Amino acid sequence: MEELPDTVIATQALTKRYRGGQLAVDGLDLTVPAGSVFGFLGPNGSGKTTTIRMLMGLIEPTAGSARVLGQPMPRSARAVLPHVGALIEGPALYGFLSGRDNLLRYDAADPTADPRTRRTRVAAALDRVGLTAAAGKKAKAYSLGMKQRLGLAAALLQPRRLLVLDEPTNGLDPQGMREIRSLIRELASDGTTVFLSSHLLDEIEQVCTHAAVMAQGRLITQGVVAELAAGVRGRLVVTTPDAGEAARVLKEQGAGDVVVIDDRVTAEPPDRDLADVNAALVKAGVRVRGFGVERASLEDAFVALTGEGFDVAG
Ligand SMILES: Nc1ncnc2c1ncn2[C@@H]1O[C@H](COP(=O)(O)OP(=O)(O)OP(=O)(O)O)[C@@H](O)[C@H]1O
Repeated sequence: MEELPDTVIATQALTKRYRGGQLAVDGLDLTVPAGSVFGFLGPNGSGKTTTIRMLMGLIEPTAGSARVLGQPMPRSARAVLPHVGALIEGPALYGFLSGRDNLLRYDAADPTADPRTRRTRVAAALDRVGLTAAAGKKAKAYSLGMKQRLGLAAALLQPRRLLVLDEPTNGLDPQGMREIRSLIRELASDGTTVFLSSHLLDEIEQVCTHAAVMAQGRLITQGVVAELAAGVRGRLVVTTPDAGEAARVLKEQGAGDVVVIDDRVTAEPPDRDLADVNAALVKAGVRVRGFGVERASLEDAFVALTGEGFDVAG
C-alpha cells in the first residue's frame, strides 16, 4: 500500500448511468478526509448506494474516477479491499448458525486470516459490538439491531483503515440506532475513518464530523458538519400564548413558511431587521414570551440549497 494519504476517498467526476438509461450518479467530486466520520446524506434514490458500490469496486463507473486509500478503484480492489470493512445492504448471515459460528465461517473465508488466531479474533469482534453474551444464540433469533451488530463484527475481524456502512441504522428502533451510533463513535476514536450513508439528517448531525449531501445523483455540498449549516439562516421562533395573531403578523412582516404548533410559531425570517418584526408583534398586542433565531440545522441547509424539502420518508 501507499503511505496513508490524508484523503481516504477521493472521486473525480464520478458518474454512473445504468443500462436502462438512469443517471444515478452525476459528476461526483467527493473528498473524505482521513480520521473523519463522514456522512453521505441524501433522500432515497439520490445515488448513495450506487456511489458506494463504485467505491467498493462492485460496479464500474460510466465515467470519472475513484481512489480509495490512495489507489484507483476498481483496478486496485484486491490491494485495497482487505483494508476496508464494509456493511452494504444488510449483512449476509446464516440464520441456522450462532453469531459466533457465523463469524468463524466468515473469518475462514478470508485467505489472509490466520486460522490459529481465529477464535481470539472472533471473540474480540463479538466483544467489540457487545454480542459476547448472545454469541451462542442462532442468528435467526437475533433482533435486527443484533444482526446489524454481527455484520459490523464481521467487518471488524481485521484491523481496518476504513469502514463503509450503507444505511447502518436502517430499520432499527431508537435503542438499536443509539447502539450503532455509539459503536461508530468508538471506532472513530480509534482512528478508523468511517464512511456511512444515511437518509436521516439528524443521524448525520449526531454522529458525523463531515458530510456530503446528495440530491438526484449530484453533490449539493460537502464539508465539516458544523460549517455546512453555518451559512444558512435558522428559523425564527416566537413563543407566545397568542400564536394565531403572531402568525398573522409574521406573514404580514414578510416571514415565509409560518408554522404554528401550540404556543410556538416558527418561520423563515424575513429580510429585515428582526427588532422591527418584534416591535410589530408587540404593537399588534401579541404577548411575546420568547423571540429568537434558532441555529440552522443540516435540514435547513438542505432546503436552502436545493429549494426542496428533505424527504425523510422510507
Ligand atoms: N441496478 C440498477 N439499474 C437501474 N437503475 C438503478 C439500479 N440501481 C439503482 N438504480 C437507480 O439509480 C438511482 C439511484 O439509486 P441508489 O440506490 O444509488 O440511491 P440511494 O441514494 O442509495 O437510495 P436508497 O437509499 O433508496 O438505496 C435511483 O433512481 C435508482 O432507481
